[in-house]
Amino acid sequence: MSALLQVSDLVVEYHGAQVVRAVDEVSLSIEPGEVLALVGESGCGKSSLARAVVGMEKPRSGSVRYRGTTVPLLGVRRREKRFTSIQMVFQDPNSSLNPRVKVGQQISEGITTALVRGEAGSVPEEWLERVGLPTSMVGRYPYELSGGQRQRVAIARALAARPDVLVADEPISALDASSQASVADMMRRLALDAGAGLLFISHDLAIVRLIADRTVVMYRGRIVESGVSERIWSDPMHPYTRALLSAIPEPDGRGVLPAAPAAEAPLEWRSALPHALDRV
Ligand SMILES: Nc1ncnc2c1ncn2[C@@H]1O[C@H](COP(=O)(O)OP(=O)(O)OP(=O)(O)O)[C@@H](O)[C@H]1O
Repeated sequence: MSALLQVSDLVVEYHGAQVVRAVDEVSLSIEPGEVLALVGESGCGKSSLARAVVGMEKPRSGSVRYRGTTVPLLGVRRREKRFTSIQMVFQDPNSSLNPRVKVGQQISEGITTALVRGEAGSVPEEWLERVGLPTSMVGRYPYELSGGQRQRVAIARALAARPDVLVADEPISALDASSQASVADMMRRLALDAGAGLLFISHDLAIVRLIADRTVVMYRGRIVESGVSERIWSDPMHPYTRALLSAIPEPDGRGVLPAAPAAEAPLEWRSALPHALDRV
């Protein structure tokens, strides 16, 4: 049986003055009801991979298959109408929402998408409640909301479409720190209740640990480590993973791992550490 989502030997390149290989022969899979986290520092290729997964970026080579079928390459608007089984939440909620359309109507578009695919419908107010927003927001425009509220609406809209796969690219960065963990957990619960797979992209390893079944660690376009999240947390094998983990502060100000890995890491990984520290 084929996986819900199968990425095989994926290569994404940008051809400008120089060729940038953003994703370098990456393979991963997601099963129904699974949360897979993709972590790595800024610029390692997470968003390029996400865009290729939803068909917004043409791979140089390799493949992305949804239930065994190649994901079509479509622009954002066409994809919203023609390929709705995979939904995406962007880091910037303004990329997901139409500024000229009221919140309730945008969530209704997601609900209609679900109905067209024969999935159960609901009302926008119900989705607003699920993402922790007052139902009175149905009549508001996105510009009347805070950045965090807009992101919750974007999440509600994506989930209302009842996707089989939800790709969330840094979905909680726009939220205030106090609600990041609860919104991440809510996404996990809502996606899994629907039997969907969730690809959760984040640089926040503490939250990833809370919600992801498996974690993939990416560095300079390549996967350097992957496995069950708890194992990656307790027994990271790759120096880069150790560098990322050691940069997570504990409440008492110490790193999570008592022995900082920087000294034992090869030079290449040591040079990555300052960037890792920037991001966590
Ligand atoms: N449209 C583009 N044209 C040229 N280069 C690009 C383009 N988009 C991304 N890149 C380059 O590809 C590499 C990977 O970028 P990408 O945005 O995928 O990384 P990321 O891990 O998502 O970073 P961040 O966490 O900051 O969003 C970077 O070197 C980036 O500069």
